[in-house]
Amino acid sequence: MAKQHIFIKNEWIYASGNTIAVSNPVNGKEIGQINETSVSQTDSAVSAALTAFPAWSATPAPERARYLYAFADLIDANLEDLALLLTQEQGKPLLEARAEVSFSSAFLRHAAEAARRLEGEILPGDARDEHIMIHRVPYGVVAGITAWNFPVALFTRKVGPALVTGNTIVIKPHELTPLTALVLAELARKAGLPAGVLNVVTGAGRTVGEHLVKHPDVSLISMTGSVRAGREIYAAASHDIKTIRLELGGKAPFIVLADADLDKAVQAAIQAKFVNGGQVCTANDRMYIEEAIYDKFVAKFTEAVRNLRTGDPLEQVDLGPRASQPEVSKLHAILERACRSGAKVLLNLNDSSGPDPAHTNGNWFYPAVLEVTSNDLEIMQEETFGPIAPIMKVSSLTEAITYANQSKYGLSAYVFTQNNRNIMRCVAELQFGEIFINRGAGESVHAFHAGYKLSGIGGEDGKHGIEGYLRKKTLYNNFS
Ligand SMILES: NC(=O)C1=CN([C@@H]2O[C@H](COP(=O)(O)OP(=O)(O)OC[C@H]3O[C@@H](n4cnc5c(N)ncnc54)[C@H](O)[C@@H]3O)[C@@H](O)[C@H]2O)C=CC1
Ligand SMILES: O=C(O)[C@@H](O)[C@@H]1OC[C@H](O)[C@H]1O
Repeated sequence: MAKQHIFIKNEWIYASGNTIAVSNPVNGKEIGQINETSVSQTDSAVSAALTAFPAWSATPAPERARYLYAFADLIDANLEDLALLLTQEQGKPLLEARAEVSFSSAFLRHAAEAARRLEGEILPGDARDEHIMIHRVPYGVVAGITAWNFPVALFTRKVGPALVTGNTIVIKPHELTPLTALVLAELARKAGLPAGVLNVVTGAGRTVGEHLVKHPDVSLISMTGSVRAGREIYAAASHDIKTIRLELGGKAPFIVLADADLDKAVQAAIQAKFVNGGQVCTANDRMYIEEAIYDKFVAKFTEAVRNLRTGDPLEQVDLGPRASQPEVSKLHAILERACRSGAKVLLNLNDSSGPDPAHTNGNWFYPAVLEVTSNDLEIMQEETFGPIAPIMKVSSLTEAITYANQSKYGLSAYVFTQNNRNIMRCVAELQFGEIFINRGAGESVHAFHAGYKLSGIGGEDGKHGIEGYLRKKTLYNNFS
């Protein structure tokens, strides 16, 4: 697998567009290069997927599954190398990178297990001697577009369901974190996937990504990323009325009530805020703490944040660097605006920590804890996607739910309480697609990850995620 190549029809092709350097977020050092895929090369990738589609969709599902099991086995066999490369291109702690790689093969195995459950329906006709059959059939060519925060997991989260249902796919990884996607393509080739079933192109979203979305032979688009990109993709796909699935941003409320297990709530709040350095769409992005336990929670949480270690992700740290320098600038601006609009700084490790001399060129931003008194502040409304933790006091669950729902996002929410009535009220009243009760972040592959409002459309994971890669074909069979 040579540098600056893309993967089309199981072959490595030199991409002819501009070169994009891939840098290690720890120190800014170049670790690789990709080239932008040209328009004609993107067309070739889609053409390869289209050509492979008839044979692949006619392959019995259990046979398609066998390729996915083999792919998953190769990912597991190469876990350490993949995790190391993931840490080098994205910056997450190696321990988290290993977990992501393991999770990525779990996505493939879950999809493979669905091979025997791609069911249709037979209905009695209204006319004599007539049956109605509802078939579930693949779309054809899928465009998979992924974000930089979980480049390995998001790759297989889309490839698994797309392929087991008989679709073929062209994947475009984020231009910041493309290298792991290219390694995954090589592992898929070694797993024996037929040529053209999986193709990988590289380049930026508004060039390569947009051309892929608009390509007339792409029938389904599955993208994970920002609301900004999601809107652009939605618009680009509208011309041909394409089917799209968008996993976008979030602004998860983290509600802790007076009857909660306080230590468990603090531990989960830390985990859900700082895993992947806060660069998670389901991150705890605003905390609402009932007044009776507010001071205790704030003291425990702030002390725990003070003890977090930020540094070289190859060492025993809790946070690595930001994925890019623009993310660092964005977070400093968010913090400054929050303070100017009245947020009180309870802790800001950016004041006391300076980058380790060995990391002076890295993308460093350190955890900060804020106390806010208004739910209207930008820090309580806009996605942070970083280690800034705003906390607000609430008088009741009712007030917490009101504040939580005052959001243009609706992906994940967290609630800590030991009262069943409170839990059932949250299920009924919280306007979020995914609610975590008395636990931290982290989805299960067989559940369903879907956002309301600006957080997306369609959803992923579980049987409903598999269903998203199938459409129905209704047959009226009159045999009178
Ligand atoms: N809901 C979820 O599961 C997730 C949501 N996100 C959200 O994504 C954001 C950060 O991730 P980024 O990767 O920086 O987002 P991004 O939106 O910049 O990029 C996401 C992907 O879309 C592509 N893209 C961008 N503009 C495009 C266009 N006009 N046409 C076609 N493709 C385009 C990019 O090249 C990339 O591959 C955050 O807001 C985060 O919350 C990130 C991960 C998961
Ligand atoms: O996309 C996200 O940020 C989350 O859904 C994240 O992606 C893969 C991880 O396993 C999820 O927690």
